[in-house]
Amino acid sequence: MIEARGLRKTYRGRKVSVPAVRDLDLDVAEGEIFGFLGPNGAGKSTLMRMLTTLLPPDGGEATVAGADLRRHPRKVRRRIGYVAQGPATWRLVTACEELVMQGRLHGMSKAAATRRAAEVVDALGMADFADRQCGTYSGGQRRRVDIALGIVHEPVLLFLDEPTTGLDPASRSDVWQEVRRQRAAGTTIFITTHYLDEADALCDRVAVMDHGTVVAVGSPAELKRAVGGDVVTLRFADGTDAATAAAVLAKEPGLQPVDAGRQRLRLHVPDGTTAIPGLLGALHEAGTRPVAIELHQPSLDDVFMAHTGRSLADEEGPA
Ligand SMILES: Nc1ncnc2c1ncn2[C@@H]1O[C@H](COP(=O)(O)OP(=O)(O)OP(=O)(O)O)[C@@H](O)[C@H]1O
Repeated sequence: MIEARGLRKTYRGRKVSVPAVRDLDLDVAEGEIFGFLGPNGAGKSTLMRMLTTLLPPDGGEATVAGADLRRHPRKVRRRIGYVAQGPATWRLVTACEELVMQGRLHGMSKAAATRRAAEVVDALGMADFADRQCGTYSGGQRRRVDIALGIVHEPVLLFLDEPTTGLDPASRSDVWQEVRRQRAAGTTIFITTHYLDEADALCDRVAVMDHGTVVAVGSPAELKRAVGGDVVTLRFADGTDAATAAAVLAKEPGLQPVDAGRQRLRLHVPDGTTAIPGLLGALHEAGTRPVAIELHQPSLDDVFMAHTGRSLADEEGPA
């Protein structure tokens, strides 16, 4: 559904240039929910804006929904839906009016657009509020309207740019449900997110993006399996203790402290239950000890960390 080779984009300013997407290759199969996970500034929106024809790439090739991005951008536009980050609705019109207008923009007759708007309102469970002005909607309701606007013309491929950013948990799960429903109806979904749990729960495959490139791609389970072993997180009373522990444990054979965060140290170990006594022994000898220990299977954050040396959760706040 999407095939991209060597896509790149640099924003050139008078003083500095920002290489936002660098030689990126991508394959998205028909019918999957494909996620791009990465921190703020990783290049996710830039990539999406290129794939949706809104921003010309500096280089590279892509076929999107069966049409060549450079040679046939109009064909691409006809076949895709795009839901940008901010709300796309006017405050004073109703969702129904917006949907009819959107249908007409896609070339439908008034009667066809009205019919399709009613269909979409029904499919997305918007009947309770679709005749009210958009300015009165909750965040989740507004996001649902945004998605509705993206699917009025029945695209085969739907792009969603951070669709749940800023939503409360209930609204997020509404959006997830809607995304799954669209996929079940045959639409391929391309989604960007910086929420670890969203990528994990919603996406069939995830590309982990950092500094304009893909550092890992696979299903969430595959990516986590590839990290392997267990993750031990040690928490310390202060940053000095954490730094001492990092220095001590770095000398232990087979141990690699991967994240010497403020008061925390994370370690990848082949088997957590057998590794913990040895870790504690080494720390005790060095005169330091953790205030808490956690043992868990690798998460997508551990995947991100294994490839970048940083924690996405730390960069974005709790996800
Ligand atoms: N118009 C622009 N001019 C200059 N730099 C830009 C422009 N748009 C984006 N950038 C820079 O390009 C890089 C990638 O930005 P982009 O918006 O694609 O990231 P993102 O992964 O979508 O981030 P976020 O999660 O915050 O939306 C960032 O460093 C950003 O500051």
